[in-house]
Amino acid sequence: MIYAQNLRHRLLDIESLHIGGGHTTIIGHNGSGKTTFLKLCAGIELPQHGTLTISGKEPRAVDIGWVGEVPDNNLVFRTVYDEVASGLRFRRTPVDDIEPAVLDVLSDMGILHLSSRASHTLSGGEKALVACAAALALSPELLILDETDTHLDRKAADILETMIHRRPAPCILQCTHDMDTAACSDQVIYFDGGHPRYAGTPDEVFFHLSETEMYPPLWRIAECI
Ligand SMILES: Nc1ncnc2c1ncn2[C@@H]1O[C@H](COP(=O)(O)OP(=O)(O)OP(=O)(O)O)[C@@H](O)[C@H]1O
Repeated sequence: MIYAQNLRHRLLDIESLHIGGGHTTIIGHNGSGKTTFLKLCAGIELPQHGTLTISGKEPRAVDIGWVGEVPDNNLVFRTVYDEVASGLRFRRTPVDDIEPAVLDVLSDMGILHLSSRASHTLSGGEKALVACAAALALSPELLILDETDTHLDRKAADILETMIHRRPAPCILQCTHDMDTAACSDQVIYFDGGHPRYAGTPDEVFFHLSETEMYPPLWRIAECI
């Protein structure tokens, strides 16, 4: 689905990388190029060299949902309801279908009680959940979550994880520092200094990282049982 070839952009140097559908999580130390890669996938930035296509198309020609790591930057509209409804309105969704769709996704995310709240009054984690709800309401072809879980407690992170699996965009690309979240995805890619050093199932990638701090705490506990 996502195919990068001879891609160079700032520190990124990717000879060839293929990411299939499903849920892919990018991990790596601070400054390893995770967000830079996601921005190229989202078409927010254009590569200095090489190509990156999504289902054979330029990223800007693809229906993409993006949720960034700074909660305040994700919300534009005055209320939570309007934030989630706005994308549906822009898409000219029939008026009668908008309210049920908005309430449905807010309910699934466990934030229906925030529906009429002014966006600026929300906590960081609540803003992150609202931004995810707004993106999921549009059923994008590619959903990109850039360290969205940074502000979420375990319960909210689990709700987001459940939603990702229940309302599957054909492709979900996420970067995180939470190794337990990474362990739940279909594919993990470990970035190191701008290179995708290891890619594969969580089993395959964590095997290489088992002696490092990138190894999920959940798996260490499982090994001790
Ligand atoms: N606009 C920019 N101009 C110059 N350098 C940049 C720019 N944006 C990012 N960088 C640099 O590129 C490198 C990779 O940044 P990036 O944000 O992709 O890392 P990251 O893996 O997402 O890190 P983190 O886990 O800290 O969020 C960093 O060294 C960063 O300082």
